[in-house]
Amino acid sequence: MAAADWGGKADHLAGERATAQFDVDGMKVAWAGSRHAVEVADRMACLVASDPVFRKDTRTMLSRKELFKDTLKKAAHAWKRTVELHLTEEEANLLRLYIDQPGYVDLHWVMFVPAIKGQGTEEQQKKWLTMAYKFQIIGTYAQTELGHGSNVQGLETTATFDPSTDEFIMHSPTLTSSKWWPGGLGKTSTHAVVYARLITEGKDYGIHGFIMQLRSLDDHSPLPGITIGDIGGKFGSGAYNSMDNGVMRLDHVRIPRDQMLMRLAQVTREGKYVHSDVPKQLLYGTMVYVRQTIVADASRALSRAVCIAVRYGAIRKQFGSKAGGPETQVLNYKTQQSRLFPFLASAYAFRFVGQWLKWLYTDVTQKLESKDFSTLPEAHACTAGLKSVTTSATADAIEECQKLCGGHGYLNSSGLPELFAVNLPACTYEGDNVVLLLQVARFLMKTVSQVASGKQPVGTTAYMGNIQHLMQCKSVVNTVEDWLNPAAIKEVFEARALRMAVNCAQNISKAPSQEEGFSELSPDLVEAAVAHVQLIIVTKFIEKLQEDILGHGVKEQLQKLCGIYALHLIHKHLGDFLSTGCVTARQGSLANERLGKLYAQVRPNAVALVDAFDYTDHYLGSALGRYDGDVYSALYKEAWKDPLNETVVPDGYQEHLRPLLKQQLKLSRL
Ligand SMILES: CCC/C=C/C(=O)SCCNC(=O)CCNC(=O)[C@H](O)C(C)(C)COP(=O)([O-])OP(=O)([O-])OC[C@H]1O[C@@H](n2cnc3c(N)ncnc32)[C@H](O)[C@@H]1OP(=O)([O-])[O-]
Ligand SMILES: Cc1cc2nc3c(=O)[nH]c(=O)nc-3n(C[C@H](O)[C@H](O)[C@H](O)COP(=O)(O)OP(=O)(O)OC[C@H]3O[C@@H](n4cnc5c(N)ncnc54)[C@H](O)[C@@H]3O)c2cc1C
Repeated sequence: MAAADWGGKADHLAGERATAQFDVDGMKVAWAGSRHAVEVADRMACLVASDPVFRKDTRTMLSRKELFKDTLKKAAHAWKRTVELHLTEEEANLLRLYIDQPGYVDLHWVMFVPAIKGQGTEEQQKKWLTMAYKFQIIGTYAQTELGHGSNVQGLETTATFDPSTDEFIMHSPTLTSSKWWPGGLGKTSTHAVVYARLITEGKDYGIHGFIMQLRSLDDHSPLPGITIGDIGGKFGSGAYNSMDNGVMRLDHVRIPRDQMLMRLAQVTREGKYVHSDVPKQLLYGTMVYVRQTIVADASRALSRAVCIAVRYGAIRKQFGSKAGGPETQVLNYKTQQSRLFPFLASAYAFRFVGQWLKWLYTDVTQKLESKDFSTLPEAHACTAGLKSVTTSATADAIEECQKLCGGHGYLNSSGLPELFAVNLPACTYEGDNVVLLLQVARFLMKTVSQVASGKQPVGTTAYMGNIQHLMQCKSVVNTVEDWLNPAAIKEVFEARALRMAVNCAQNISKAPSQEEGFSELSPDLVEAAVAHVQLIIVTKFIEKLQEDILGHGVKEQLQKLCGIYALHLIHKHLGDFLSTGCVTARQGSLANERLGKLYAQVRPNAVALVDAFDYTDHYLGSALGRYDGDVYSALYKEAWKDPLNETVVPDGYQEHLRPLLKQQLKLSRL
């Protein structure tokens, strides 16, 4: 029977939508940031969904080669449409996002171009960006090596200045110095910003960025002295395998001196090294920029998983039928709600903190342009910390959403396995999450010591200045309703973060040296960093609620979600809150009681709350998460697309199945 025989055009989720107590359009605006953002996103999502070239429903069934070629095709088509339709930068970025297939263009726009913008002189920008903006060259960001990724200062590739020819000699001295991982490097990029140790006048000046041409612009073959290829298949079907992450070895490749990115430091014609009067950490500027964008990616990925699990949970029924009556929607089970609704709340929380982080980044960039570097450490700590906490939580949540969808969640057609596989590496790329949390911890330890010497901290650590109160305060919560008070919530998060940081600082001071103490206490420091970052997320959610939020019932729903986000963290990390004396066991159980009530209040709004993400069925790419809820027809239809179903009798029957069956049959007749 054909799937269409079962599926109609009916909205199987209409009943769910009818119970919503708020204006979904208003929530779309709150989620997207503005009415304009909703409108542009809608237009670009529809453009992608209606174009057959951007089809992705059979992507997980393609071989690696087919998938790669499909990615090249999509990228070229996207560029063609961008030019034909004169898309703005905002529109073109959204177009790329909704195509939803990692590829070389991501590295080109998100890392190569920003690296040149941030580290190139005006002259270099003019030369290289002009070509990059027109796709006359394709660039990547080649930093990580086979032997070192996290420890950037440990990279081994060398760039030795030769004054006799006014060139740098780029070289990979060891196997472990091979560049390894850069996206688009394997098969596509014609150019790269390559990070290497600058050596001039016999002295090693550490890591700097250099623009290198890698492949011929005529026939795409690697230039002499460059060995280059793909590093091999990665986790999951489809997923990140569309990206040609690459390996590259350099054998004394010469490039002109003016291809060193010279905004932060220069090498003169004579070979003198000159450093500008800017902090050398600006070399890491591209990573700060990208980490900030990854927070927005995390909220998007999480919201997609939640959208799938909520809609499916409203359709899927198990148990509970009495005398032939309907079974229970699995979304009505309290266990399902307590697992799923914190993710729904987290998706909104990450979205809002991502919007704030974008503002922070813009603000810091403007300050840097006027040579004010004072907010750089805070920008580094916030981007590193938020990137870590949001990507780890998102990867865990997508995996859990797969379980929340039962067996069908494990099918590629649910969209969840691919979503997990694509987002899991975000915990590692742009800085391993633990390594980055240790950077946050280092910033916190510095701030604690500044507070001890009487300095008033600012920005996201301003709360630490309230040390007298926060070190000894007791939560005012006495009833379940008291946990509705944002000030009470914020205070316990502040007290927990500060007390954990101060405990670490005190314990470090007992160690023989600061370094030994930091290393010994690093697991505690990571937890203190997480507490600080969670405080930022909670605070930014609370601040969002103080804005003008339009639309009937929208603010009320967001207040509930904010409560769920904060209280589920108290429940999950109760050990921290108890051991630091920020809440009592009774207050902890009141928080849990409040949480249960909030779940019940969110339940009738759950489907509408995921509708507000405004995702097309194309972008969601899930038989379980379809807008119309026609899950079973979709699953049935998707199954028949599998290459195994191309023939009724499978390939291999004649060689392997038939002889086996025949032989066994013969034996049984003996
Ligand atoms: C889209 C997908 C594609 C993926 C692409 C990639 O993955 S690309 C590859 C992505 N790869 C990675 O992400 C690699 C991850 N690794 C790293 O980023 C660095 O190696 C490190 C930060 C771990 C250590 O850095 P280090 O060896 O220099 O040692 P240190 O700890 O002693 O720090 C010295 C000082 O610098 C400060 N500072 C540090 N970073 C920043 C910053 N961004 N901004 C501002 N400041 C920063 C730090 O606070 C400290 O300040 P203080 O206290 O002296 O005032
Ligand atoms: C899909 C993907 C795409 C990528 N794209 C690019 C790209 O385009 N360009 C590019 O240059 N790179 C890219 N990378 C590389 C990426 O940036 C690195 O993998 C990342 O920075 C982590 O470094 P590593 O692999 O060396 O991990 P390692 O540092 O070797 O980590 C291994 C383990 O050691 C732990 N560890 C390491 N140092 C410490 C420490 N000081 N204290 C405590 N624990 C520690 C980590 O937590 C981790 O558990 C990509 C990686 C992936 C997976």
